[in-house]
Formats: sequence, structure tokens, C-alpha cells
Amino acid sequence: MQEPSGTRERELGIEQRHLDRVYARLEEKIHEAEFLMQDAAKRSQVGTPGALAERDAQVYRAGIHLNRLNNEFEDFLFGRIDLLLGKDGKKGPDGAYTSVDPAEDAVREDNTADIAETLHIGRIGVLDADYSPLVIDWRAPAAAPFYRSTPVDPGRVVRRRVIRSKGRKVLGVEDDLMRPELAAYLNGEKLAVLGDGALMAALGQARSHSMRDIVASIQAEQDLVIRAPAASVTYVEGGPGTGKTAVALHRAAYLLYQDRRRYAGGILIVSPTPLLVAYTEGVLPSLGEEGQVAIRAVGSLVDGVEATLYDDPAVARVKGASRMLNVLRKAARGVLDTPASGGQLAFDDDAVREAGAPVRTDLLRVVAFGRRLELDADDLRRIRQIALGGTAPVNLLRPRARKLLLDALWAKSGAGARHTDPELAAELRSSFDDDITDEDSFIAFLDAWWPELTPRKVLEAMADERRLGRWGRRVLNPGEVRKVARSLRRDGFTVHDVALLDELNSILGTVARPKRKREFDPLDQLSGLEELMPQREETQWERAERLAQERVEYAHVIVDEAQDLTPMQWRMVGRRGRHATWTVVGDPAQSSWSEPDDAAAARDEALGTRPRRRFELTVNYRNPSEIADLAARVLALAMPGMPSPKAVRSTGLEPRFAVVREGLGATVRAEAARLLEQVDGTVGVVVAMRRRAEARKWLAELGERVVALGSLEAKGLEYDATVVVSPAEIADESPAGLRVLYVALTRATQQLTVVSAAGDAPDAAGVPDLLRD
Ligand SMILES: Nc1ncnc2c1ncn2[C@@H]1O[C@H](COP(=O)(O)OP(=O)(O)OP(=O)(O)O)[C@@H](O)[C@H]1O
Repeated sequence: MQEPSGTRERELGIEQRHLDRVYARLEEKIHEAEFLMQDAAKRSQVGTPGALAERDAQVYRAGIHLNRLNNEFEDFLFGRIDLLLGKDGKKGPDGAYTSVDPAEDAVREDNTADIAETLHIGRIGVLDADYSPLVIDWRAPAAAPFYRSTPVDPGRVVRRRVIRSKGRKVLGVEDDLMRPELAAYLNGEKLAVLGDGALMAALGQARSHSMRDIVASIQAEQDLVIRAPAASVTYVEGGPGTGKTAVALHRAAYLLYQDRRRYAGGILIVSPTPLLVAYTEGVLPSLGEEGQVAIRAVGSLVDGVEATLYDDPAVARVKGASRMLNVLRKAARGVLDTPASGGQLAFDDDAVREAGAPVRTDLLRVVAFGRRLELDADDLRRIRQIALGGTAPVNLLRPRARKLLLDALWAKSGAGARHTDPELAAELRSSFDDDITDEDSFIAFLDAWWPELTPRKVLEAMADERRLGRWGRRVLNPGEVRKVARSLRRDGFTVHDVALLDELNSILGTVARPKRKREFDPLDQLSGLEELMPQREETQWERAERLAQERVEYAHVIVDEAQDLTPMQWRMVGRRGRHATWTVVGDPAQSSWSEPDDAAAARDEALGTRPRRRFELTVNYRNPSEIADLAARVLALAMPGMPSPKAVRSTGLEPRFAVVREGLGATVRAEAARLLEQVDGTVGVVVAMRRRAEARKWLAELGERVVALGSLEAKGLEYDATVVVSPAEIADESPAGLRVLYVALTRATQQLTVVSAAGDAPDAAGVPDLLRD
């Protein structure tokens, strides 16, 4: 758009002056906060409990203030809206008019109008000394029109402006006119319009290894999701690149802003891979939020385990299926009385070994009332089976088993029959029990015969094919038993093992132990304390970690890439949000899980009967149309009839097709090097899972801008350019292979190269069979 000369300088000058005012005000606030901190420190010398509490409250508030200001001093003012007069002329607490619709006489008959209100939008709200809004927090209701307004439904917005700044300097502005038909005036001057809109500018930027926030260019359909009321379940579907992950993260920040106290219970974001966690980790701090939000990979949801290994698709398919629940239940009960292949029952347990000589678990011998009493293997088996009856968690049954042992010994002693007086008999019985339970040998026997089970121990026991065969009878076929048992004999847990561990944890139950008393912290007396001020010994991060460890359930759970959760993973995630509200985002077309109906049933169970609000995102902001069109061919094969999201931009660069000539590695390296020359940011090379290690070697010398990824690891990530290696290999890797290939093909923001190997049957132009029109 051609703009009159001098307009740009004038408009930048206006925004610069506003930014200067904001900084001046922020500096005042920082001084105020520092003064409060010093004052509070002085009062601490007084030392009475009242003064202590008062000091803590003040330091706490000032600390939060300082923390936020320091965090967000950079680049926090990014938007502006110029609005028509509102319908009712009422103002909200942030000093802005509340009405969404313009007053009837806001536009004159000759289609001219005056701007009645100008609002600047930023990462946090700043009020001037007279309480007029200098900056509106992006999450405040008054900022919603900045995101919601479109030319079709403009509301009061005439012009939306995105401001780019670095430090204290305004660098540029990009305007969108929401009512292009109007001649609007601001302070008697015609409203100026600069640039072609901020969205396109943001989309064209080079990508790094960290995701950026989209706070300045959230689109209307995304804003509806971000600000959706938190009740029940918010369910969002959208194709690749429609901003689902970005929306999920901004929603977490919005919910905290909107009701911090409610979400002090924590927000959990479940992400499919550690790579995606690392990629998205910086977004919330950039929005001024950290501490209450835990972003965890689905393989790291159980404390103390960080699984990064993947099972073969055939094994993953069994471990993730809901039928595993039956196997685990049987294993948890059967592990105590199903001999392992080697014949032994007890575990190779440290506690047992430390006790000295191995303890026999097929014979209990005690002395009571001067008599030797014995329970043999048959007695013990019978008692164990009675104890295991019902469905109570196995670890909570030990007292019952102990009581049954004593009953059996008492019966053998015959002492009960000799005394008819019930009171005397009870007294005798009690001293009989004391006699036995004081004996070291009895305690050692009980520890060996009914050890406290841990999920790890049960999973280890399942690595024994014979035992697993027994527990999986009629659920797993012999081939499945063999493969699963073999996979459990490997070192380290796989991503799918983690859900099994969590399930076992809930099946086994945890024996209550006395809690370690936490040191008295005067700040705990203050309600709503969630953030920590800078100068305390425990940092905000440490406190967040501690809270996360103490926390089992969350107030809100956000599931990203929800289409990938297996039924067993849904059960694990569900346990963390039994009383939570939920945001679930996903795309069925990108699912790497082969049995969607099984997963849908488990998801519905995890989410319970809570009502769902469904949203759909329809615009692809990541891929240029040239790449999106190619990916759509695979979508048509993977999910016939499923619509592709609409790409908003085009680069004129068609995907490139390369055919292997001198070895796969050499070709891939050459193609990656070529792309590194052409883009400023990152290059991702996506290969079948089994080629991961090999691919890393191919690319070893190309530097940090290029990354090798297994097909399942590419989930959610994006790069300036990608090389997809052998579509046929990726597609043949698993029953969901075509959908995994669709994911791989939709990772690039600028350029895509597809390398075909022999199995891809490329045509003369190098286009593999799977990608032909
Ligand atoms: N409103 C927006 N303004 C600027 N960039 C945006 C906007 N919405 C999305 N994007 C960008 O588009 C890209 C894709 O977003 P995101 O990764 O959230 O999509 P997704 O739906 O989760 O994709 P996938 O399903 O493929 O993982 C990101 O680079 C994101 O920053």
C-alpha cells in the first residue's frame, strides 16, 4: 500500500512517545517496589510475630511486582486499537469502555466517524498515576477486540495496529483496517494506515529451536479458544499448523490471569515428546507466566522416570491398548504367588538379602507358648489366596495377610479350644500374637513372603515370558506375550512403559508413611501465595518444582497432540485431572495410534461426563500452500474425505524431489546442506524411526541449525526447511504410517525436499509413488 510521505515517521513518533511514557511509569513503579522491599526489610528488625507477618506480606507483594516488571520489561507493548464510541458509555475496572458494539450515532450518515478511544495492548497492564490505562493486559476483556475484530465483524474497532519494538525503541508498525469503508478521524486528523498487516510479517520469519509466542497476532478463531470459559472440557481440533499448540499455551496464560486463585492448584500441559516440551518451554515465561504451569512429556509423567525409548510399533500397540489393564491387574496380584521360570517366588530384593541368609517363603516356623508351630507350602498358598481375594490394592493387604497367618497359627496351636471363657481366650490370643510378631524370624518371613510391591518390580516380573503368559491368558496371544516380555527385558523404560508403571501404581496402592514435617514458613499463612519473591532462599523455580512434586492432581489439564494418546496413557493423564477442567487439542489426521476407537473410549472415560465445548481451527499458518498441497495428497490416502486446513500464504517455491544416487546418507547430507544455504533458520531431517542414529551421523558436521528426527519425534515441531527421507519407509513403519508421513510432510515453514529411496518407486521427476497426484 502506498502511504503519504512523512506518515510513517509521524506514526512511529506517536508510538515512540507513548512507549516513553510507559517506560517512565514503569520506572516509577520499580522504584516504588524497591522502596517497599527496603521498608519491609527495616521492619523485620522489630521482630514481633505481627510485624513479621506484615513484613512478609509486603515483601511478597513487592517481590512479585519487581519480578514481573523485570521479566517483562522487554518488548511488552505490542498492540493498539482505535475504537468507535461504545453503546452505553460504561467503563470497566481497567478504565476502558466495556461495550463491544458501537453506539448508534458513532458513524455519521456520510460514513465519517471519530475515534473515541485508543487502547494500547501489552503483556501486562500498566495504569498511569491518574489510573487511566497506559497499557491493557492482553488477557483483559478490554483487549479482546484486538484479537476478535475482523472486517466481517469489526465491532468498535476501526484500526488494529501491531507495534514492533526493541528495548525502548519502536521499530515499526503494521496496521489492519477493520472498517475500510469509513473515513475515521482521530483528534481531527484522518486515521493513517501503514504496512500490510502483522500476521504475514510474523509467519515469514525464520524459525529457531524455540517456539515464539503469538500474542501480537492471535487470530479471531484462535482467540475464541484461548478465552473460552474454563468450565468442563474445551475440545479443539485443527489440522497441522493451525496454531493448536500456540493456542494451548496462550490459554494456560489466560486462565491464570483470569482466575489465579483457582489455578493455584496448577495447570498441567501434556506434550507428546521431550523435544516438543523443550521447543515450547519458553512461551509461557515470555507471557509472564511460569511456576504454576508444568509442561511434561507423556513419557515423564511419573516422577523419577524420563522415558525416551520407543517400542516397536507392534509392541507399542499391545502396551498401549486398554486390554493391558486386565494383564496388569492379574500381574499385580499374581506376582506374589506365580513362581518365576527359575522357580523362586520372592524377589531379588535388597531388603531380603540384607537380612542375611535367604528366607524361605514356602515354610513358616515359629515358637509360641513354648511350642513349635508350622505352616507349610499348601497352608501358605491357601492363606495368600484368601488374602488376595477382592479388589483392594495389593500393598494394602499385607495387614490382612498377617492377620490370616496368625489365625492359622492360633488354630494349629489348639489353644483356642482349651479356653471357653471368651475374655480369657481373647487375652491369650493377644499375648500369642505378641509372642509371634516380636520374633525376628516372623518379620523376616513376612517381608519375604509379602513384600511391598513397587510398579517397577511388577513390570520386571512381567519380563518373564512364562509368568506373563499366565497373566495374559486369553488377552494376549503367544506372539504378543513373547514380544512384550522381550521388550521388558531391555534396559530402561519406553514411553509406553510409563503408563503401565502409573497404572500399576494405582493398582498396587501406596503404603502410608509418616510425612516429613516441612519447616514452618510464615508465607504459607498468606492465602493465594503462588509466586515467590526474588530474595528468598527458595527460588520461584525451586518452589514450583517442590509444588509439582507434592502435587498429584491439577486444577486444569491441557493435552496437546491428544490424538496420539493411547488408552493406557489416557488413563494415566486422567488420574492427574480427576477434578480438573480440561483443554484437549488434537488432529485425528496426525494420529500415530492405530486403534482410534479404543483411544476415544479411554479418552471419554478420562474426561468423564463433563460437557464438551468443541472448536475447530481451520487455517494453516505454518506451511506455504505449495507444501500444504503436497501433504494433502497423503491426507487423502490416510483419511479419505478429511478436509485440509487452508494455507494463508504462498512462497512460489515448489517442493523439491531428490533421488538417491550415491548412497542415501550422501544424498540426504547434500540436500540438507543445500537447504542450509537457502534459509536463515533451522532445517529438520525426518527419517523412519529405525534410521535415527544413522541419520545423526549423516548430518554430524553440518552444525546446530540442522536436526535429525525420527518420524515420531517430529510431532509438533517446525523448521524453516525439512528433508523428508523415504516416504515409503515412514508409511510402512506402522499401521498408522500414512498419518505419521502426513505429520512429517507438514513441518516446514518455507521449503521441503523429499528424498526417495528405491522402495519409493520415484517417477522420472523423482516424485515418489505415494506423493503422486
Ligand atoms: N496467530 C498467529 N500469528 C502468528 N503465528 C501463528 C499464529 N498462529 C499460529 N502461528 C504459527 O504457526 C505455526 C504453527 O503453530 P502450532 O505449532 O501451534 O500449530 P499446531 O496446530 O499445533 O500444528 P501441528 O498440529 O502440526 O503440531 C507456529 O509457528 C505458530 O507460531
